[in-house]
Amino acid sequence: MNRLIDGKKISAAVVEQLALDTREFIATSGVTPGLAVVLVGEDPASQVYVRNKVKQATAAGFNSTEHRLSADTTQADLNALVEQLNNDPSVHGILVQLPLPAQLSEPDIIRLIAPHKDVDGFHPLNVGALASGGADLIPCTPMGCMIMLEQTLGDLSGKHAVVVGRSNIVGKPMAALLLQANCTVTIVHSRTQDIEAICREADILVAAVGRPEMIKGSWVKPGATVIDVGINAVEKEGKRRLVGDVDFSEAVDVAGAISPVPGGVGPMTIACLMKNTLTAARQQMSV
Ligand SMILES: Nc1nc(=O)c2c([nH]1)NC[C@@H]1CN(c3ccc(C(=O)N[C@@H](CCC(=O)O)C(=O)O)cc3)C=[N+]21
Repeated sequence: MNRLIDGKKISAAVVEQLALDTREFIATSGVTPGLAVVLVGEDPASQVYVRNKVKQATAAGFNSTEHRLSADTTQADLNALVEQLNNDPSVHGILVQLPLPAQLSEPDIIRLIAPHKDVDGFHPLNVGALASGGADLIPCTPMGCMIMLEQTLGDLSGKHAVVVGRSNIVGKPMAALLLQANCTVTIVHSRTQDIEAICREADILVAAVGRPEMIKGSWVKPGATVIDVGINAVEKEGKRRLVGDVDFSEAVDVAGAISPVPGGVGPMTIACLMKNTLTAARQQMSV
């Protein structure tokens, strides 16, 4: 029997618990967690994510502010905004929506965000902490995938996990978390030889490549748990549709459990951003 890993449902439970924890935190500290989301440019998909993030932050009981800058913003202007947010005690979490327009440096802006306000977990200090096993702020998408996997499988110890993709925002931190959970971890990527055969050995298959429906049913070991991180907008029958990196219609008949797109990893990512915001607020109030 096949199980759908319902990210919408699991994320709703995470946010519900978080709202309770937040209420308690506010009662004891007298401080409301604050999240600042920075959006440069007018990409319509980014606007949807940002709106969802602000909506969820409000549902969790946070203050949230949205900072919109025009597509031709200079590095100096963006730096000044980030520094202002770094110095604002009512802001506990800062998220700069990526990707940025070409004239802006992503590494520079990621390094400028105060590490203790870095709710994406992208600052080198947080990346290093994750690699050595003691991070407080963990990248939201991999954290969401781990919650889904633990709810589906319980203990992950000894399982062979294959991560498809090696990005700094998903593939690499995902592999670090799976290793921490005692999986045997393989990362495959565009230069990997015989990627299909390696995928077919996975007890846990995490697809994070950004290529629509690249992973076919024949790449999945029968009974494997499949987490689809891809969110790709494609035209299907003349309509705009979201599809994952996994060919869901094929993989659903082979996998033991699989997360859909939409309604899988996406909502979990936002829920984990909220978890990180509360974590950041807790840290800042205990100092
Ligand atoms: N600094 C930074 N941090 C991010 O976490 C970040 C980012 N930049 N840039 C863009 C990506 C993308 N991202 C998504 C989050 C939720 C959904 C989501 O909830 N998707 C819904 C569908 C939404 C729809 O219908 O369009 C779903 O999958 O069910 C999607 C995409 C976060 N990102």
